[in-house]
Amino acid sequence: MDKLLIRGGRQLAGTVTISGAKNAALPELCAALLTDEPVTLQNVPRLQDVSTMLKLIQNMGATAERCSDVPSSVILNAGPLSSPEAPYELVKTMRASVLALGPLLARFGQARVSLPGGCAIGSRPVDQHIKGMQAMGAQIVVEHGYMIATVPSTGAGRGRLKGCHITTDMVTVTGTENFLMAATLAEGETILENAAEEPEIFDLAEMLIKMGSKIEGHGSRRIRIEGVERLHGCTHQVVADRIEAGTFLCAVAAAGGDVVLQHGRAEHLDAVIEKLREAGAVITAGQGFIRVEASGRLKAQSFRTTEYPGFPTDMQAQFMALNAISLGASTVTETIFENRFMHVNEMVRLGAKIQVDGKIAVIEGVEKLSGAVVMATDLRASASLVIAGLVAEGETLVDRIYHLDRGYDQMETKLRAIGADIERLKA
Ligand SMILES: CC(=O)N[C@H]1[C@@H](OP(=O)(O)OP(=O)(O)OC[C@H]2O[C@@H](n3ccc(=O)[nH]c3=O)[C@H](O)[C@@H]2O)O[C@H](CO)[C@@H](O)[C@@H]1O
Ligand SMILES: C=C(OP(=O)(O)O)C(=O)O
Repeated sequence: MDKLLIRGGRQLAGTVTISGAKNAALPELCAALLTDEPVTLQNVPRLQDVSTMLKLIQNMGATAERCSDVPSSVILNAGPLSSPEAPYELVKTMRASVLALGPLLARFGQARVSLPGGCAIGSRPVDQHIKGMQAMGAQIVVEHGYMIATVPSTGAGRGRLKGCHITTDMVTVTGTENFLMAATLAEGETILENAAEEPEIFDLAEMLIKMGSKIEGHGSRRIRIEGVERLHGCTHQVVADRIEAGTFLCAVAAAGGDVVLQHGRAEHLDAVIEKLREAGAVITAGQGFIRVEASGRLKAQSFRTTEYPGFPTDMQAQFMALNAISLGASTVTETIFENRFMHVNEMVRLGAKIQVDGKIAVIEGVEKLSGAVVMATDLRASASLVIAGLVAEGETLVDRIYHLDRGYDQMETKLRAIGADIERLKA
């Protein structure tokens, strides 16, 4: 297993180019299953999760390859599929595989998708996905760890989903994406109430519209979709990764320096940027860039995670690393996932003072952290330990960075380019 070795204490300066968003690229790769025409996705980040999704799609009999001359572009062609199935071996490493369910059911009237199982940050059930597809007319049984779904056919050919009203019990990001994709080819109108408003959903809807879908209201809590008979191919550019950008903002705020994030979309990071400004970082932004300047210890900030446009749970750990070395005490409340404080014990090993009581972590900022060996437990926990390592005195070794590689595009290369002393130790 690869590890990251960080020698802390360097300020960061220069320019970082933000990649396409993992959480937009994954549903958009699945959206290519909705058509038998070629789809080109541009600005696809180089991540383990993307490689897994490409394998999943290839495994169904579709072609899905990176362009040899433009490696950030992927061309997909999902003509007739040999098996509309997402097997456990691939699903177990990436929860987003559940996003195959909606497109497969909509286009082929059948799907066999492994249940994703639990995950380090919480139990993450998919009951809402199942209920929503059933409301659209799918019959779903869960057997041997698989969701086996079919749409009964009323005549010759595939069964077609039927538009309906779906109101989910909670706001669910991939749930909204699954229903959105399924509804594009359903018969009649679908209304999604309590829909997620994340920029990645807006981006997916824009791609689906390019493919011929009729969608209104994306980016709001109520989305209306008028189903069409078929969709066609398109070319679409994946939106910039707001969580990658937010991670670099926290890294600079913690380590100090002056960095420009090219392609960063400040309008997608309002809640995080507001907190960083209150902490004392100077943040300026314009069309396609965000600049962050920081020096000395910032002021600790309390926050609670909520759905977009609130403070993202995917930024909680990274901001906590900043709070750990800021002036004063803060509380961080995690409301989305029940077990997303696993970075705390590792930060404590670096000298942070943090106590957890249920959903709330209380952090007392310390003047300095000291390097140690720490273990990454999940994707954003890994990023938070990298940030802590950048400010800790001496050497920090972050183990199990395969979690980091799931969702960050060459993080250590980007950090090295702005002055961090960080290297990957190959297994
Ligand atoms: C690939 C992707 O885009 N992943 C993101 C997505 O995950 P994901 O879409 O899995 O997260 P959800 O928005 O669905 O989860 C929100 C909450 O609803 C619960 N829930 C969800 C569905 C369901 O059927 N039943 C249920 O109980 C979850 O356990 C969680 O407590 O949104 C999360 C919340 O912003 C982010 O942290 C993830 O990075
Ligand atoms: C939790 C995350 O991703 P996933 O839903 O793919 O596990 C994340 O991106 O922080």
